[in-house]
Amino acid sequence: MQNFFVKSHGLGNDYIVLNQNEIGFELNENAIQKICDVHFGIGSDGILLKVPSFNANFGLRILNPDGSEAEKSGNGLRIFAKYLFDYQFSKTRKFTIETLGGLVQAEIIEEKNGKATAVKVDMGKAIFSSPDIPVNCPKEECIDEILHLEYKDYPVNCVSVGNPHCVILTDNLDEKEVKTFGPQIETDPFFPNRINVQFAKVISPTEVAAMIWERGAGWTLASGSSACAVAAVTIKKGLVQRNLTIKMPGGDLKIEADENWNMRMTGKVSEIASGVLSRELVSELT
Ligand SMILES: N[C@@H](CCC[C@H](N)C(=O)O)C(=O)O
Repeated sequence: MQNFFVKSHGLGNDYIVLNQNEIGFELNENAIQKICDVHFGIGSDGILLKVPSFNANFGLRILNPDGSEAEKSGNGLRIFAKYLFDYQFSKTRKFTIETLGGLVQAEIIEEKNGKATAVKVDMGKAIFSSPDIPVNCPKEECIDEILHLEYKDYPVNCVSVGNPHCVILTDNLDEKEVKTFGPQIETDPFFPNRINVQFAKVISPTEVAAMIWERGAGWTLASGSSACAVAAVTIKKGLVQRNLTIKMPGGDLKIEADENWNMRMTGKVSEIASGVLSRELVSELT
């Protein structure tokens, strides 16, 4: 169906799924910004575009609401896997998805009336090497390095799980602090491709609470790749076990990391709505 969309969320992190074969307009920066705008479009934390892949069962492009493109998204991958299963693009529960940030394996682990309700994703490896994240850090790994902002310094821990992340450990999670300093950290020249920012508080050896400022999206209720990043950093620092729960304002994600830093994420996913973009909206996009 022309211009068919599905809107879903993973723990309140919401995405609109579109199929490149079904859209009758160019999904450029202006179109992405408008569709993701809650007043002028549908409103979402980003767009997931189904594209062909030669290397995996399916291909996925992940577009942030500011029009930029992300390499990976954990909630986005679970939402996309649900879409592929629910709308019968995949007849099997296990399949591979190619993203800009690498190839992942997804598995539908719970379903109700033929609709996926929980998905497990093998997210790939956590990478700590500074040039690969990338971060302009003089050390090979950017762990406990001081980031100097205009009015504040933060010890930061950087990691890539396909997309770049900066984890700040704190004893006091404060939404106002995340919203004030998140945008400054995201765009600091220390991070050549900008960065996703997490403030994280270790609660116990199996639980970490986190608040997130996403690159290209801002404050979100949850983020799957951020949860993997928080897990990777807190495991590396010996603060938690390799199997843990990351608690975010929108809900919890289970994360596992093996000895080689392969990250696995498991969590819920729900559809909100489906429909067709109106002719009026599409005419404003082109
Ligand atoms: N919400 C996502 C992350 C989306 C991409 C991010 N904004 C970026 O630019 O890297 C998740 O669940 O991982």
